[in-house]
Amino acid sequence: MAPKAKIAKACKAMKNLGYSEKTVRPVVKELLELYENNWMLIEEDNYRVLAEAILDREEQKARSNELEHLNAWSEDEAEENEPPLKRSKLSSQKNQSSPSLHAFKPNSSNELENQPSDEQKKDGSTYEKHQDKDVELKAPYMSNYCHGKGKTSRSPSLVVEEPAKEIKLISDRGTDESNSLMPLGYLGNSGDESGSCCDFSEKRMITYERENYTVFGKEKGNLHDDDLAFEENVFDKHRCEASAESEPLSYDLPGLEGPLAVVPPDPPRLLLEGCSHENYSSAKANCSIFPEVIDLDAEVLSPCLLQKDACAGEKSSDLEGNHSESMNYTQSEAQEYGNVTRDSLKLDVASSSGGEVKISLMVKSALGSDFHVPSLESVLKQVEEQCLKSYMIPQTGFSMLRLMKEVCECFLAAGTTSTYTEDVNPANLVSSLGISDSEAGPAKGIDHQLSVCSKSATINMNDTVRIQNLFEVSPQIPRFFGSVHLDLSRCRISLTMAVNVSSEKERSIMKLNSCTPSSSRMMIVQKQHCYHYIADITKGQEANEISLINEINQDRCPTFNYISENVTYQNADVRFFLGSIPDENCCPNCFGDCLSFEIPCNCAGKTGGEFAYTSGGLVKEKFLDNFISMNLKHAAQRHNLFYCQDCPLERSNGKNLSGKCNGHIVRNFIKECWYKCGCSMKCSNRVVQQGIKAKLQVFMTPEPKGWGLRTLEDLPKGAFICEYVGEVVTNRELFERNMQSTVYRHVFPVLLDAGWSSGGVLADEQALCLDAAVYGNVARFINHRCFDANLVQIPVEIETPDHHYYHLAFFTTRKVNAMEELTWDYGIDFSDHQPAKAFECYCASKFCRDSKSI
Ligand SMILES: C[S@@+](CC[C@H](N)C(=O)[O-])C[C@H]1O[C@@H](n2cnc3c(N)ncnc32)[C@H](O)[C@@H]1O
Repeated sequence: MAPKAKIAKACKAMKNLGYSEKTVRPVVKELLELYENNWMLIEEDNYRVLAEAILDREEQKARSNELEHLNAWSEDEAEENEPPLKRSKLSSQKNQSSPSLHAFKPNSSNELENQPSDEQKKDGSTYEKHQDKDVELKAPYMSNYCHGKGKTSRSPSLVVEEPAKEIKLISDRGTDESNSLMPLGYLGNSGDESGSCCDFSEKRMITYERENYTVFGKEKGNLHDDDLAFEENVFDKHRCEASAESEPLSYDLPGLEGPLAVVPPDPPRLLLEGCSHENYSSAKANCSIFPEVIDLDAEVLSPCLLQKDACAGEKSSDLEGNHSESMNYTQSEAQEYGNVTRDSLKLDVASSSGGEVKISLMVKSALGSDFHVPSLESVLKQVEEQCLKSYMIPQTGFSMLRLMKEVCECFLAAGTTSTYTEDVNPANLVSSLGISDSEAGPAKGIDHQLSVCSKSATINMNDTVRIQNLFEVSPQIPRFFGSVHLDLSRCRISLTMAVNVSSEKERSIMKLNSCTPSSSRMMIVQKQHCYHYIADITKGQEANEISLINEINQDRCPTFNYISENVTYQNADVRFFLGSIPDENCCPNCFGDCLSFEIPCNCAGKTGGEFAYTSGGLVKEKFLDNFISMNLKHAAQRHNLFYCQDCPLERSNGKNLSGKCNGHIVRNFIKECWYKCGCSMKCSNRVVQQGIKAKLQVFMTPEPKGWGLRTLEDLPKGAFICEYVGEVVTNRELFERNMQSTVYRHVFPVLLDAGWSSGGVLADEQALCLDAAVYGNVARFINHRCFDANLVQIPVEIETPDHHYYHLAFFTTRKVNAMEELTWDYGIDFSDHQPAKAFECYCASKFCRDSKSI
């Protein structure tokens, strides 16, 4: 491919992620230089490297803007406000490109920062080179320690108050869950050297922290790359020790400068941190820079609260004096938010090459001596109350767990949307998942699980224990891209609480209760999962696409030919002679909109002189209920049946070859003159003729029912879903087919039996059935449910009032929620008398008629 075409393709791919060509081109150019025109490296993994490079660049841009702003502040204001010692330091920093970058350097040299860590050296990724170009904008320290408006969030004096033993407690090591509970940059990939830009940053940070660790005389060997929390705290502690113990160190550690006195007591702190790992998606460092983070904050904790809190009480403890926002908030403002004063929020998003994605939210707190471990429920309740109070959220349906679930699902939706489609709106997706409607709980039919588990970890005297609250959003998520694919299919949020305990007494209590929080994290874990997906099984034959997905097992779409209208097989006689249609069944003279006539025309004769549909195309309740109760009666009491002498269905099944059959339902019909008939004896059921309008999806059911059909949107009662379409065959033909077939036919044949009641017993050549086994439409996937199915089958006249042949249409019996499986009652009695071979019923209805089924 010509380079131009390649560039155009890359731009197109990035457009899908929301990047304009203007943004993409220079990055492509840069990468081409870097890779010496090796396109393969750029194109790999669907332009992953390019996407990351763009993100990286955007981050840099945002950061430099931020830094400019901060520098301006530090020049204009900081000096005036700072004590002489600090002022002189700030003056000396003026020429540095980014004060915040140096905030955590162990000494004033740039050496460490500019030198890649061992990991980076091995890494060899684009980003190593890429970052080296703009090293001052890449420093991870900001992302980890400077929050809100670039604020350095850790006040040394704050940490000084923490006893050393607390610091150790934050280590995640020693528990089973260490990997899953790790902040995101640490997805158990310490041995993985193929990290990307953010990985790189993270490791730089770790390297740096190790340096600090060494500087302060601790054993490096005790630290692992994946022990961020531990290291951070160790680092904090030593920073603060340095600050507290040795004033001159503040020269070397400018970030540690700041008066010790103006620190609120025991403030729990939130750290906003962006870090990431390979396949990184949206790790962001600074909430003021990155809108995604702000958005998420807005959802979870409210940006204003975060930002204010992030700065609260730090006016004089500001480390660099270069974070202007922080100075806008006073202690009293901070107190406005109650006794929870936050320094920063830590939010990680990362994914591994194995397909795991984690988002973690960490809250740190220094605990008072009267602290007791609350139950997770009580915490959630309190947060809910707080949120309701603070943000005027309407009470209905609001819960923290729901909110977390929504974060989780939006994460999936946004990821799916941005990666694979241009036009799928996450909001739609979310709504199709049934979580954005007004109902309090998850929509019915969505397989959300909520499990709360308490993990009692082994407790060392210095360790933490976690209470973990998990829920999983199961993979009932419609897919928008095709074929067999690897994609995110599970999403799990865990809220983990681990508490630092300062006293022996508390620790003993914790031990007894098997729990001790020191930080809270919320994690979303997505696992990749192989599934089978077809975007449109109709191959364009229906107005809407109907997708098929199997996230349960390895079964693939059954082989059949999709048809949207019945086809007639060999002997089936469904020829219509207009002349044979009696006049009284039609209105040969009416034209225009029959529904507007004061006196309904003959077309409404069959439905008691009233049209069966509302003007919105729904079957009117009274008709619907009539059909429903008739079907119920049939299934329950076997009333209203027609008992044929020579039952084609039983014969087709190879049994009961003579004698009276077990009975078939006598059907009522909908004959409708639906808008503008002008029929001259060809009244049509236009609602049905217009075809499938609902958004449907074929899916593999988790029960042993095989495939099923579900709706992807909420449906009102009386809505037309689809026709049962298949081959119109005579009973004899069906019988012969069944005889020849060696395999069990999964598709239940439908007997078009209504004519029998009026015209007497038809010969095998005349009685008709619908067989959708080989040729059929989506209705062939609709499973059976005893009695309380959400669909009812109604025979509708379309071409002819000859009940020998009619169309079988499905309508909803009630409001159906998005993602609910659609079912109809096959009318099977599950006893041995059943004409067709009955299956073991897994309908799960409490009215299930199958005594064999549990
Ligand atoms: C019209 S097909 C429905 C689609 C079918 N599940 C499939 O995988 O193709 C009817 C067949 O589905 C299965 N089925 C339908 N409803 C069922 C139920 N409630 N319990 C168990 N199996 C069911 C039976 O095998 C039945 O013969």
